[in-house]
Amino acid sequence: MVNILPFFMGQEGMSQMGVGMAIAASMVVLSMFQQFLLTHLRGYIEWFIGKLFKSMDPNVKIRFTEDSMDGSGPRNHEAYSAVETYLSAKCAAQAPSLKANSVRDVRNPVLCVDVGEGVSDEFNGVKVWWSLVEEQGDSYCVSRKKRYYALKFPKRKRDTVVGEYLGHVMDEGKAVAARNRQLKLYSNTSTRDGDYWNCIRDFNHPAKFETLAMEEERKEDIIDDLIRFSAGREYYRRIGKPWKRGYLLHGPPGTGKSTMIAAMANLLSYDVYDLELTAVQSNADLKRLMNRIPCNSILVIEDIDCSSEITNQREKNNQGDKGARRTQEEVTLSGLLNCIDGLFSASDGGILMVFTTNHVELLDKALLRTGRMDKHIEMSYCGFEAFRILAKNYLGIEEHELFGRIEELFKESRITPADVAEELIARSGIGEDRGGEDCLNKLIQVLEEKQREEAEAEAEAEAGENGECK
Ligand SMILES: Nc1ncnc2c1ncn2[C@@H]1O[C@H](COP(=O)(O)OP(=O)(O)OP(=O)(O)O)[C@@H](O)[C@H]1O
Ligand SMILES: [Mg+2]
Repeated sequence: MVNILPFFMGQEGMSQMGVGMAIAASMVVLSMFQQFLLTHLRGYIEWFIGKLFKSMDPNVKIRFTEDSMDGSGPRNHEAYSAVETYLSAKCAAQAPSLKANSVRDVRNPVLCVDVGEGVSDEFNGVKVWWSLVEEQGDSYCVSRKKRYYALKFPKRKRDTVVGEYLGHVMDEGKAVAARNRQLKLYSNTSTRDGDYWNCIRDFNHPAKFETLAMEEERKEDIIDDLIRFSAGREYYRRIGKPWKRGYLLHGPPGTGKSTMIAAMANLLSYDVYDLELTAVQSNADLKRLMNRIPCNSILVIEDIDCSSEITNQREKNNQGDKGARRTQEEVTLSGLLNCIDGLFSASDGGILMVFTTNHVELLDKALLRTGRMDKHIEMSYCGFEAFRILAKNYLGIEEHELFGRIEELFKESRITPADVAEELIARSGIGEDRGGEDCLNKLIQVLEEKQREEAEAEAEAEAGENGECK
């Protein structure tokens, strides 16, 4: 291509234009350099100043981010949740502004510190400070805000905080979450494709050990045993046994066996797996069901003496009772025993098995032995101590002049806690409230009547025996 510019501008114009272009070019280069310095050098200077300040700061900060966008995976969220739950127990009394989060499968809303707010905590004499911080998302996702809990503590206490306090926060947070969890009730369902667990509903039974009518000493013993079991992860691991424990509750109807199971579930915050043995189609199905019970659960088999014909099956088989022999397709006692023995739980929670019966004498010895049924609890007729608990629950009465007479009557007559409760509740209902004293008088009448009936029955039996002798 021919250059025609010198023809129009002449040589002088050309040299002036060259100078101008050089100045313009150098200005562009200069401004680019300035830009470069501003962006890179400034960032570096800011980073350097930040570092300098940080090294002079006497505190250390640790972040617990809400999601795992930083690549640390789901465990990071677990830590964030544990911190949130731990703080929810701490902050209600402290933080001036709270937010209530409704969380799935959690009974009560979780109270958390609000963004920008903070709470202090103390552990082994070390004071730490927690705050919830919200930041704008990164350049890829500006609309998404990042949240994190910031923990600030003195640098010189790093060992205590990192070595002990953080573990305490995680454990306590998880324990609070477990306690707050909405419990569920499951039952087994049988289909053409096999048996499976079905979530029937939320488990909201109000029973508690405090309101269970039973001698205080026995109650304490059971609570102790349950708590030791639920906290026994290390123990079971050390002794090399699967983390499971079997309870047998036996006694007449209406003595509180089912009520105690509900109290156990509430105490431990365990879900309830209510196994209806008669609905299970085969040993294989039973095994499948048992293997699907997650840890931190109670497996319940109520009225085991009525649950198919497995009750005393071994003995019957030994005696050659053909009627007791089962076909391969049905649940057998040995099938059940194998399932109990093979029930292994995960390492982060135990499985409690609770069997109930009205007729312990009918049960096969193999089922009752330790390792399968570790603890046998007799639920019996109402004694005076148990009555006092019911009177307190139902009537709010702890002492009364009629208690002396009632105590005497309890020594001589057999009445279930369910029957006593019925007497007390029927008269303390709204609308027909006749006062506690009327209830106690009515109970005395019922007990006297029972005593008379029992005396008559005894006399009749005696007369019968004498007649036979003659
Ligand atoms: N020990 C108890 N403490 C408090 N309440 C009790 C007790 N026993 C029975 N009750 C009351 O009686 C009702 C029936 O009790 P529950 O169903 O627990 O008896 P059960 O022993 O399981 O009877 P069954 O053998 O017929 O299944 C309960 O709803 C509860 O109100
Ligand atoms: Mg029951």
